[in-house]
Amino acid sequence: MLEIKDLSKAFGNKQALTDIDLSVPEGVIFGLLGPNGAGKTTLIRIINQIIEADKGEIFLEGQKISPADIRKIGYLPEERGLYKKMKVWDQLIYFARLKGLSLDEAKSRVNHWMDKLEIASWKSKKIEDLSKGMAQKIQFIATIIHEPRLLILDEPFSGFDPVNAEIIKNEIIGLKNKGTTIILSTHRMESVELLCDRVAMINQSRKILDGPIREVKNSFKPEIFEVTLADIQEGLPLEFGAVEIAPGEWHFKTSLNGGTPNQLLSKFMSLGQVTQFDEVKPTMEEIFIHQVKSAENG
Ligand SMILES: Nc1ncnc2c1ncn2[C@@H]1O[C@H](COP(=O)(O)OP(=O)(O)OP(=O)(O)O)[C@@H](O)[C@H]1O
Repeated sequence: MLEIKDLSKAFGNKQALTDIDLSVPEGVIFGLLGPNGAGKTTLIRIINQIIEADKGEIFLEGQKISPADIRKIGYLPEERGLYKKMKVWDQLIYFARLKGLSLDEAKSRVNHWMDKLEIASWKSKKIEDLSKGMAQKIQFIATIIHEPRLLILDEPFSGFDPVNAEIIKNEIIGLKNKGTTIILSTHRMESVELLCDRVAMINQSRKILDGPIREVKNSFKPEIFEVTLADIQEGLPLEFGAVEIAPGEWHFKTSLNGGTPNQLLSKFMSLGQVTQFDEVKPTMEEIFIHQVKSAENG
């Protein structure tokens, strides 16, 4: 869907993006991750043709991106851009028309989305009279109203309470299921785990990680197992640092130490009843912190 080749951008002597290559397949939710100041917003702005790259190329659906492609893209910026004095209905119709919809189509889609997000009663409210979360819903509708093929969401959950965040999350999944390709830039790693098929991480202007989320997680497996043993006949070797969680039942973590999971399991089976034997998988949060710290330490 989107192909980014060798993209660089500097602001004065500050390098914001360096030699970025990215490939976003059609129909996925693609997590664009990275610490503050990494270069994510700069990349998103270049894709949206708000600013120009110094070097590199972008292809959308196989063609070099052009201003006409803006109608294929929906962009929810981190800093929201609604006209405060305008009424909700007028504003949504305005954005829909701007993206090329006929007036009838615009009215029908705005009605559809306002009903869907249960905000039909806000039509004649001014944006300045809405709460942050309420305005967020309007901005979300404005972003998706023209049914873009590519949706770029920068921190889409910020400002939402957990109930509304869940509603928006489900709408994002719904859009994906209809075939929309979505780039999701967020610092909320639990949302990344839940929603993303692929992730790329940028740090200090460079891409430092890229791939399907499952592969990324597998490649970071620390090979640690969480074990619970019951009915232990003899004392558990001290090496495990086990904690007794019930009489005769011990819980601990241990690493493979070069062996296989089966070897480890049979060792524990000889010591007592194995009631738990789970491989500890790293969370995206742990991977994020690990990657950023190891980049800092060179
Ligand atoms: N218009 C600009 N003028 C000068 N420097 C800029 C400009 N825009 C971004 N930068 C710099 O480029 C770098 C990348 O910024 P960018 O906003 O892309 O980061 P980000 O990954 O989106 O960060 P955050 O997670 O905090 O939103 C930063 O050092 C920033 O200060």
